[in-house]
Amino acid sequence: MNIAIYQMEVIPGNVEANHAKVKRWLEEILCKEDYDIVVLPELWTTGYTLPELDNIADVNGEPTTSFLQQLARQYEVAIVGGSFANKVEGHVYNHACVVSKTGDVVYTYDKIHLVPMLKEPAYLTGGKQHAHTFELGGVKMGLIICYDLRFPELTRKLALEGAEVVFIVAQWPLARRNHWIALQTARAIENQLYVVASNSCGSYEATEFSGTSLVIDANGEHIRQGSITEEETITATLQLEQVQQVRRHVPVFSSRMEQYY
Ligand SMILES: O=C(O)CCC(=O)C(=O)O
Repeated sequence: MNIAIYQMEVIPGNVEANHAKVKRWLEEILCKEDYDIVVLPELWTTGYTLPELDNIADVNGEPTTSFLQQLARQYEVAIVGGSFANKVEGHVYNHACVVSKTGDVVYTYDKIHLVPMLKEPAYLTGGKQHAHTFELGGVKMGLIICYDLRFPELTRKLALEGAEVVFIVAQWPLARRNHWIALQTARAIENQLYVVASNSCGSYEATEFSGTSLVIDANGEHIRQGSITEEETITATLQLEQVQQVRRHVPVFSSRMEQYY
């Protein structure tokens, strides 16, 4: 399974310009190579322009859901569409959307854990639906958004449902880059699955983002890593048979003693 991550520098507050940027990126990478899945970062349509989101967020998933569906159909590629600000009944959510290569929406998720350090609770509403797995290419996968990474029970739930790949879409700050790397590595090792993480780069107001998009295999090896500051494409081939090999070798799932936790 071939994947490409867009470590994108988001244009703050300009949905149209970010749509155009993603379309251009997709055209550029797909004219050189085919990919099964492409991955975008968190809040890629607006960036972290929190006070403006009430005015510039999508409404009921549009126009971004249709935009992603159309791209997926046109280029026959599945899109883990990062997340975007989405207003539903007056509340703005940090909303993730995954579309298959036939343009079907296979998963949506609203970020559950809002970030106090970034004042997200003042501008966003936390998701209230249960996270669960979805399938692309017959493989079970999960998705979490940025701060969700700090709550290991969420990724463990997805792993217990059979996820072999977990996507992390983020705009993680440079100030805590060491946490970004360590926590993802731990999630991959403890759950014995691939972690595919798309982070943004650049900065917005006082916050610098940390880039360092990562692909980590089920043994915790960093097989690809983006730079800190550059907008770039990170590509990898996921050898999914490795997941079961690692699970057979160190059988943590059958060693769990849930009744004592
Ligand atoms: O947990 C962190 O340190 C950063 C989280 C974050 O930036 C986010 O969820 O957008």
